[in-house]
Amino acid sequence: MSVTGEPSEAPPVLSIEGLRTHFETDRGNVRSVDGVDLSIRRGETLAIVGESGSGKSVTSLSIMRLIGQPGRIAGGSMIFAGDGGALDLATATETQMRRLWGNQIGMIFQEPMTSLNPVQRAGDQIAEAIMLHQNKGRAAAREAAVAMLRRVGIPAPERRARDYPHQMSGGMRQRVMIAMALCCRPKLLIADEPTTALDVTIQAQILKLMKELQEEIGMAVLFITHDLAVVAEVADKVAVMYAGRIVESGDVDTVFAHPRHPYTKALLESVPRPGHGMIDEKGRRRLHAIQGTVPNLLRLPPGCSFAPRCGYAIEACRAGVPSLMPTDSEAHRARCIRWEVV
Ligand SMILES: Nc1ncnc2c1ncn2[C@@H]1O[C@H](COP(=O)(O)OP(=O)(O)OP(=O)(O)O)[C@@H](O)[C@H]1O
Repeated sequence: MSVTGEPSEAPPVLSIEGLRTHFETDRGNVRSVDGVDLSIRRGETLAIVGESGSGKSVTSLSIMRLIGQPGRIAGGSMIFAGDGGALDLATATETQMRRLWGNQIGMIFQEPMTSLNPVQRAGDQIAEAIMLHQNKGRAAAREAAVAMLRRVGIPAPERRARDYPHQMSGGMRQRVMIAMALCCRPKLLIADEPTTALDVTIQAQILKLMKELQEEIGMAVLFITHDLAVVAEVADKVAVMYAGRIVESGDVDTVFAHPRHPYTKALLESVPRPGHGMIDEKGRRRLHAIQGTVPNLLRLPPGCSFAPRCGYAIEACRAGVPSLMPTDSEAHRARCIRWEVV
């Protein structure tokens, strides 16, 4: 259920259908995102998970329309239910996007310095965003910025507001970036590996803080990560990506308890857990790595992209790309013709 207890039939804040993002390179057309469908409702957290190169970041950059040359959105729609009505982000103009960035759509990244200005004091950066989007005067915006820094757990926020980002620790900078992303109470927050670079204690604090703020604001969150433990901690729903496509989606609890795609199953088995083959007979720690490697997007195998690495694959798997079909329920989907035996 969503954290705000919103009825599940509430219209999605973001609804993506058939998103395709391609990069035209010297070596050919790289289909980094190849027909992605997903939707997120108010108060809900959807995690996109997958190995490096599966297309997670390209999906989030496409939503924000930050795909640069030689990339382009080659197809699909991304309907955002914003304050000014529904807007298709796939075809929105730059002026329309500018009104959304940092206002109705907030973003946080793994590396805070990608969104913080190194030569501007932390408090001023937040105050400026508030002045720009919320029609507040300088003094009121400054006050709101300090309140936001306090809210994200920065000690002595009046003093820290005058610091430059480089004077802060990694965890503090991450908090400033969250304060910046949330100061305008966005409808949608896109968080791309926001805690990957932090140590586990700080990571836990930041995730808890994000959850509290989400409950307060009721925003929808798209969380990008390769870390299944983080998914279990923060997300209501999960979409597993492989080679530019979603291969499994559904409620986190259902998908993690009964994965129906062999790739999801293999990912879950690669996480060390007590009692799940973590320690071998000689008492050594053992990790199950998934056999084989992620396919080259320029030379995808015929049919199911995972078939060459899959212990369940049969001849029919190589005949055509399976659809993302319903499995045990309509909401739990897998792109696998053999889901019943997985
Ligand atoms: N500018 C580009 N030119 C060509 N190919 C690109 C470009 N940017 C991304 N790609 C390709 O798109 C694919 C998906 O990349 P993406 O960054 O979305 O993966 P990811 O799942 O986010 O991985 P990571 O966790 O490593 O960030 C990769 O194969 C990558 O090589």
